[in-house]
Amino acid sequence: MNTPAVAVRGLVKRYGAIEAVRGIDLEVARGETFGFLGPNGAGKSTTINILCTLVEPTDGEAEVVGLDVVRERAAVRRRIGLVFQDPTLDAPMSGEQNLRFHQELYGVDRRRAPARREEVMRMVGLWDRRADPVATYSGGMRRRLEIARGLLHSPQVLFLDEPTIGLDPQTRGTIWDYVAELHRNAESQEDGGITVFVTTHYMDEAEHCDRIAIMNEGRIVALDTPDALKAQVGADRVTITTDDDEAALRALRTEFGLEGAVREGAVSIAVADGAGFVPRLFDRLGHHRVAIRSVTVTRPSLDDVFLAYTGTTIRDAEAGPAASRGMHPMAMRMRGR
Ligand SMILES: Nc1ncnc2c1ncn2[C@@H]1O[C@H](COP(=O)(O)OP(=O)(O)OP(=O)(O)O)[C@@H](O)[C@H]1O
Repeated sequence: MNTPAVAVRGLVKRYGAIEAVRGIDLEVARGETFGFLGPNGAGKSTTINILCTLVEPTDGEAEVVGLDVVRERAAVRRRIGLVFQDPTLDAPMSGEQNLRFHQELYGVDRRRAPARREEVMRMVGLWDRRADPVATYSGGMRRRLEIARGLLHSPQVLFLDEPTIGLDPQTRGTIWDYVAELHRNAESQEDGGITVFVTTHYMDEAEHCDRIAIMNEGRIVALDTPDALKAQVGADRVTITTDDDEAALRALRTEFGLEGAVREGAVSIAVADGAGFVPRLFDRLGHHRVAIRSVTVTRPSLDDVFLAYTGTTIRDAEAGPAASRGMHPMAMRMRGR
């Protein structure tokens, strides 16, 4: 049995009167791509900084690949890679020089160093540009170089704090392609492979994660796979256009005991499993001679999940607390815990 990539128990961090992290528990398996979401000030960066040994916890325990982040700090550092929000590349130096500098800093075996540089630069598609100064790189290329640098010493856990912030959608996609590739490689490895622990403000990106934790006001308020989280917040919505909406509503009531609603010329019904419901719907409405002209099934999105658990949309959360909406009942419940 592999030790988990990350194990956190009762973790607390206080800055004076501010309790940034209020007792969280968390376990991330080897090879997992784990997403960390939450509004500004939720405590995500503080948690990541503790895991990376950059900040000491006030209370509780945190281990990375079985090593204590306080007592075995140096050993943890050798096994992790970091890509943080603030760029730390040396712009006048070439891409490859930046990586060489990092290898010297970390005492990477000199004989293996050039081959490893080539390997990681090829992986992020920068080998052809290796001799150019970083100053000539685009924002996306710089981020890719930072990811390459984070991978240089073959870490077991890669921490990415908002790796795609400020990048255009296409470049964001490319960065996630690399993360997916790391994930695929991880699956074929005996020790479970590299674990990716990533924070993001983009809900579409959170979909790439095996599991997601949503943090709010220092606590983890939800933790599961994207699909399970979506299933928790609500039903699928099936919307049909028919040749007789009133007859459709009556049929829904008598056949399924469901109350539909007519909105914008279509009948809308909330059901647990939309895709499974559609064939039965066609069958039963056919019996009532109601013709269905079109059907759409909408599943709850991760935006809905975020709103349900934090009382704010991710966009409002980015704009600041003043823009927050009223608290959703589920968020109220979670807060009361
Ligand atoms: N060094 C520090 N000194 C004092 N307070 C701090 C410090 N670092 C963080 N905090 C406070 O702790 C709380 C959590 O901050 P943190 O940066 O962990 O949140 P976050 O979820 O990462 O937010 P963001 O999405 O904005 O990065 C905030 O209230 C913040 O002001």
